[in-house]
Amino acid sequence: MAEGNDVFDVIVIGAGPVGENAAARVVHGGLTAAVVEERLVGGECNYYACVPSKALLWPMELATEVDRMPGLGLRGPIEAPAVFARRDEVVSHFDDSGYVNWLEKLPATFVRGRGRLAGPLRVDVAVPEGGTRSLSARHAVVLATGSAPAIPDVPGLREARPWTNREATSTRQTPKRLIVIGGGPVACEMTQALHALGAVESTVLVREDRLLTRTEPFAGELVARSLAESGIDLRFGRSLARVERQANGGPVMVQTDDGSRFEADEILVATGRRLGVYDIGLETVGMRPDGPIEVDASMRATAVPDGWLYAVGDVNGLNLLTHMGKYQARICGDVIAARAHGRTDDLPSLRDRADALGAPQVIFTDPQVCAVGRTEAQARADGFRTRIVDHDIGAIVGAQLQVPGYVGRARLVVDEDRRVLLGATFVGPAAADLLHGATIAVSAEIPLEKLWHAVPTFPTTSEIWLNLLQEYGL
Ligand SMILES: Cc1cc2nc3c(=O)[nH]c(=O)nc-3n(C[C@H](O)[C@H](O)[C@H](O)COP(=O)(O)OP(=O)(O)OC[C@H]3O[C@@H](n4cnc5c(N)ncnc54)[C@H](O)[C@@H]3O)c2cc1C
Ligand SMILES: NC(=O)c1ccc[n+]([C@@H]2O[C@H](COP(=O)([O-])OP(=O)(O)OC[C@H]3O[C@@H](n4cnc5c(N)ncnc54)[C@H](O)[C@@H]3O)[C@@H](O)[C@H]2O)c1
Repeated sequence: MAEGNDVFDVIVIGAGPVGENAAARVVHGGLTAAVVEERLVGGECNYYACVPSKALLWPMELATEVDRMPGLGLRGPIEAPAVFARRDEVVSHFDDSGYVNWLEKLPATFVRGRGRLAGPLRVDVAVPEGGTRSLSARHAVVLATGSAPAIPDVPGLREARPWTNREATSTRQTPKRLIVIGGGPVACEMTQALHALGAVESTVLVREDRLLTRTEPFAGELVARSLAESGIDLRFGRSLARVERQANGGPVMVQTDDGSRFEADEILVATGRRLGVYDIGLETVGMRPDGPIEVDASMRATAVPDGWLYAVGDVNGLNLLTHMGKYQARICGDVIAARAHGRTDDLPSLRDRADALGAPQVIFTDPQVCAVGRTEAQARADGFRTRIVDHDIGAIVGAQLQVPGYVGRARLVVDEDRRVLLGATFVGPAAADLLHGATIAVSAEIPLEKLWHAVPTFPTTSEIWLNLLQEYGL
C-alpha cells in the first residue's frame, strides 16, 4: 500500500457520539485515526435526539414535580421561548467547532464530507468543496454511521413535509394542534414535551394496542394514563391510510384505516429509524445494504473476510441507544489497538456482553420508564424458568416524601434456576436513580442472597429493593 498523508491506522466513518468514542480509544491505544463526518460532529444524538429532547423535557418534568408538592406550584405556563433558548445553548447553536477541536486534540485527523467504502481498507470522501479525497487504512475501518428518521410509505405523507425528530427537537415554535404517529420512546417523549410547551391539542396515533411495546406492559399503561390525564388524545390500533396538506402549507389532514380523519397544524412521524447502511459503499466489499451490519462480540463485521471492518452504534442494530453504542465503541477501539499491536485480543473487557444481557434504558417521560435486561415475556421466550416479583413504588416512604401521591410500579424478573436477576423495570417519577443498581445486578449476575446485603438507605425510594426482595421471600 502506498504510504502518504492520507494513510491512517484506522478510519472511522461517522462522528456521532459512537464514532467519536471509537476514535478516542483507537488513539488512546497508540494508533492514528481519521474521522469522517458529513454533517455535524456530535451526530444525531447531540443535535437532534438525546440532548435537545431532554432539554425540552426537563422543564416539563420539573414543573410537574413542583406542582405535586404542597406549598410549591408553578405560577403560569412554561415559557416556551426560554426553553428553546436553553435548548439552543445545549446544542451549541448547531455549531460543532467545539467537537471538531476535541477530535483534533486527541489527536485525530478530521475530514468533513460523505464517506463511502471503496474496497478493502479504503474510504472515498466526497468533500464539500467538490471532488473526492481517498483515504486508506492500515488496520481497520469503523462504520459508525448511525441512523436517520424512517418515514413510512403512506400516500401523501412525504408530500405533507412531516416533522421528524429533527424538526421536533430543533423547533422554535410549538404547533397548537399536533398529530404524532408512533408509540415508541420518541413519540412518548416528544408528545409530552411539545404538549407542555404549547401543543394544546395533541393526538397520538398508535398502530399497536399499547405504548412502548418493548417494555413491560405496565410501563406503557402508566405512561398512557399520564398522557391521557394531561389532555393528550391517544388512539390505539390506528394505521395511517392517507395524509394531505396543500402545496402552499396550511393544516395537515390525516386519515386512518378505519376512516377517521384528524386535522392538525403539524404532523410528527416517530416510527423508528433507517439505519446508516445506504450509499456507504457496502457493495464494494461484497455486502448489501439490506439490514443492520452484523457484528461479532468484538464488533467486527462478520460478512467481511480478513476482519478489517467494524460496525458500532445504531448501524449494527444491536441496541439503538447512545450509551450502548459508546460501550461498543470502547470495545471496538481497544480490540483494534490490541490486534494492531499483536497483543491479546480476547480479554473479557474486549468482548460485548452487555448487549445480549439487555441494555439499560431510561425513557424520560412522566412517569419515567427505566428498564434493564429481559422483560418477563423475553425471559420466558428465551426458555428461562422465570419468576416475577412486582411492587408498588408508591408504598415506599421515601417515594411518598419526595413525590406526594407517588404512582409507580417495579418488577424484577428472576431466573429461578440460578436465583439471579434477568431483568428489572421501574416506572415512576424520578425512577431513573433506581436503575444503575439493577444494571449492576443484572450484568454481574449477583445472586439474590448477596443482593440482600446491599442495604438500601431510609428514607429513599431505593427501599423498593428491600420490598421486592422481601416479596420474593428473602
Ligand atoms: C428523539 C430521540 C431521542 C433519543 N434519546 C435518547 C436518549 O435519551 N438516550 C439514549 O441513549 N439514546 C437516545 N436516542 C438514541 C440515540 O440518539 C442513538 O442511539 C445515537 O445517536 C446513536 O449514535 P451513533 O453515533 O451510532 O449515530 P448518530 O448519532 O446517528 O451519528 C452518526 C453520524 O454519522 C454521520 N454519517 C452517517 N453516514 C455518514 C457517511 N457516509 N459519511 C460521513 N458521515 C456519516 C451522521 O451525519 C451522524 O453525524 C434518541 C433518539 C432519538 C431519535
Ligand atoms: N430515552 C431514550 O432512551 C430514547 C428516546 C428516544 C428514542 N430512543 C431510541 O431511538 C430509537 C427510535 O425510537 P422510535 O420511538 O422512533 O422508534 P421505535 O422503533 O421504538 O418505535 C416506533 C413506533 O412507531 C410505530 N410504527 C412503525 N412503523 C409504523 C408505520 N408504518 N405506521 C404507524 N406506526 C408505525 C411502531 O409500531 C412503534 O410504536 C429506539 O431504538 C429508541 O429506543 C431512545
